Amino acid sequence: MALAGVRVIELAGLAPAPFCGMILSDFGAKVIRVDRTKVAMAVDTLARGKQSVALNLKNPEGLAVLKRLCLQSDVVLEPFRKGVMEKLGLGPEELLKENPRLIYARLTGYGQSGSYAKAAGHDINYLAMSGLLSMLGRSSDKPYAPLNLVADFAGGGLTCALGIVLALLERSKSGQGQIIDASMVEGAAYVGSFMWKSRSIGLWNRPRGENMLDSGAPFYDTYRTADGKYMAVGAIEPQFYDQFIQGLGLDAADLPAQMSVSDWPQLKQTFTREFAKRTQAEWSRVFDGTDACVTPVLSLEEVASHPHNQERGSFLRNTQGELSPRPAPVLSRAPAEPRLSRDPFIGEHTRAVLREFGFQEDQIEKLLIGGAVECNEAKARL
Ligand SMILES: C[C@H](CCC[C@H](C)C(=O)SCCNC(=O)CCNC(=O)[C@H](O)C(C)(C)COP(=O)(O)OP(=O)(O)OC[C@H]1O[C@@H](n2cnc3c(N)ncnc32)[C@H](O)[C@@H]1OP(=O)(O)O)[C@H]1CC[C@H]2[C@@H]3[C@H](O)C[C@@H]4C[C@H](O)CC[C@]4(C)[C@H]3C[C@H](O)[C@]12C
Repeated sequence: MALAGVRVIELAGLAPAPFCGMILSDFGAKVIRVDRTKVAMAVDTLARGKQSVALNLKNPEGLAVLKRLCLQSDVVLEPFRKGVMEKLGLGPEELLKENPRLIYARLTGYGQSGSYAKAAGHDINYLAMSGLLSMLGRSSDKPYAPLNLVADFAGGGLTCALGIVLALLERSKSGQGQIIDASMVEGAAYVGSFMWKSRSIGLWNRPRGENMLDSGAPFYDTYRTADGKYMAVGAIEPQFYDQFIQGLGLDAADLPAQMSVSDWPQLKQTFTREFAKRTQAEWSRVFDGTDACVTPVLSLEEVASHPHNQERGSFLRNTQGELSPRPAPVLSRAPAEPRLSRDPFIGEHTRAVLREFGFQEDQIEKLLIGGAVECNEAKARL
């Protein structure tokens, strides 16, 4: 796998950093998640392939353990508010001084500088600050965040993983580590570059929800079918639009021109009426095998069994029977090999990891007794 041999210390966080860690793990890195002690249940549902060590960072011995793990690793991934790691004495200056090859990734909402740097926030706040949220939503409705996909995951976890891979690549030439300042505001904005840069061609001249790609256009929207399901239409180019109109059983000569914006509301009504006449399965049979760019809106229960996804094996089931997307993209020689075993219990690998990092048995026992670390091997064996 592409990242085999890379050792990552991931400080447990909420959503973006766990996703970043899971990407690295899926592609072969050894990812050790540092959890708190005395926690009943992990909130990291993106823990595929990770190991868990439970350390009490408010205990000097626990802190020393973390420092040792970081100094013997390639990457540290931290999801805390600016200044937390420095307060613990584990800021990048300290660690890079002792391990100059270390890649120190800091995944935050607002970045390491600026007046918001220390403020709490979540995806919706970062999305708002990126400018993108103002663009999202239906006509005459308030801005609407598409789950926490854009800032937390695309602009946060994924962008941070890119930064880490770039830094690893650069290190293979320079021998030097570096600090990654991954701000979800900036990551989200960057993911939105197309929106920014396509303003010059007038793609976003109209109010929210009234442009071609934000559900304003009748040929780029979803439609309800007779069985209460939906079809997605993305028939932008004229040759594909023609096939779409044909599939609906309409005659283009009876309709206004595709790009006549003032006629879009009327066209939407026509398409809405037509789609309501058949079920989703019936419409899928009409459009499958054409270039009309019309597809069923599949539920999470339906995606894995759709023939196309099934043929490619796009979703995988772990040993617990849970279904999830397989890692993307697919590399031809060194593809991801996601683990199918269950997620780790908190502290399941404390002892094994400490041994691997050179701690002696008597030292481990002392750390356990002193409450600096916690071990849950027994729970894992039940
Ligand atoms: C599913 C829900 C998640 C939703 C995601 C949401 C939409 C997001 O947008 S996530 C993105 C959040 N933002 C960031 O990550 C940006 C960077 N980080 C921050 O800005 C902050 O960390 C923060 C704002 C997110 C949190 O601030 P906080 O003040 O809490 O923390 P920090 O200032 O960073 O400091 C951390 C302190 O902790 C100390 N620490 C760290 N590790 C250790 C350790 N090992 N030992 C000791 N101490 C440690 C560190 O030293 C700092 O200390 P100081 O302050 O003294 O410096 C989920 C959201 C909530 C979940 C639910 C909830 O948890 C309750 C239940 C729990 C149960 O177990 C499971 C069910 C829950 C209902 C649970 C369910 C879901 O998981 C959630 C709903």
